[in-house]
Amino acid sequence: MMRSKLLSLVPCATGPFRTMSTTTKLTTVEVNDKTGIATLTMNRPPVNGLNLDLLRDLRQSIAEIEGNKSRGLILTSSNPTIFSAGLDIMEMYKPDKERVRAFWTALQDAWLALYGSSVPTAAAINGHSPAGGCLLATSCEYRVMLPKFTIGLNETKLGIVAPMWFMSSFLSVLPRREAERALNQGRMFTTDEALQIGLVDEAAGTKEEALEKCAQFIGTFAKVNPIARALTKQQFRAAELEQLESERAQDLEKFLFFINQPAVQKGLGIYLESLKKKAKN
Ligand SMILES: CC/C=C\CCC/C=C/C(=O)SCCNC(=O)CCNC(=O)[C@H](O)C(C)(C)COP(=O)(O)OP(=O)(O)OC[C@H]1O[C@@H](n2cnc3c(N)ncnc32)[C@H](O)[C@@H]1OP(=O)(O)O
Repeated sequence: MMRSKLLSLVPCATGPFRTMSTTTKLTTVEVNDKTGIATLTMNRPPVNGLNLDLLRDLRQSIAEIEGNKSRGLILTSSNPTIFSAGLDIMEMYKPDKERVRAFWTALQDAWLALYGSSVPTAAAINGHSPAGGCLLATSCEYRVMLPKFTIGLNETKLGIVAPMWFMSSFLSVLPRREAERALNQGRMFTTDEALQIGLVDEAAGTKEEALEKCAQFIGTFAKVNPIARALTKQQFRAAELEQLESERAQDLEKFLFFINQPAVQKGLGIYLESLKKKAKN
């Protein structure tokens, strides 16, 4: 079933391309009419915190890009210093019961859509990219990062545990030994360190250059049969996608149990307080 869904989404090898610019509340999709590549921009001030609404918009925009025959997807941010601050901690701190269920479900949906996307994907990381921001970037097939920012899965530093599918994205980029150590340490990598270890593929001086490098990566598939490419990508990613698909309900319950532990709530409260204090100074 996944196979036929994928085949119906495979981008056309030939034009004509549609020029398009669509804005949902928190994301914008712009398709370049020369290249046919869609740029998906996150725009949720102040830090692109991934809340319920942004996650739903992201998923909707990914579906739109797959449906409009774009040749590829570049994920970026409208904020000049932050790609995404990761999950909006306000969604997990003293949460409303129904909303937090919807929130985690929307995160699962967004990840399945991006990691499993049939079109080539690249992230132009134009700012800091901790935790959920790193999840988005590592769900893409290629990463270009601007200097002097940081990226990584820092969950253990917050006293929380990255779920298996966060690890899957990370492991699709880094060797297991490096990934395990970085996750256990909650390590944030500078752009230079990320480049050296292979967490990002290229560095760029400006956002425009990063977008151009992402477009060049997507251009490398120009002469590849799009159906063969999409099916090959899907085969590589099938095990991780199917694991979450088949364990969605358990994954949600695990998250709810974990997040509702008094010690976890206390830790999140302290972390939020430290962020707010830092913001004031
Ligand atoms: C079983 C599984 C259970 C659980 C799994 C959960 C997995 C979790 C994944 C996550 O993504 S958790 C989120 C992790 N994110 C972070 O740790 C990033 C925290 N933020 C920062 O480090 C910085 O804000 C920054 C992104 C580097 C940006 O720094 P800058 O100096 O530019 O901004 P400032 O720190 O002043 O922040 C402005 C404003 O935004 C609020 N903020 C920041 N990040 C978050 C966030 N992730 N969630 C909610 N709110 C956030 C910050 O408090 C400031 O608010 P204020 O203006 O009201 O004071």
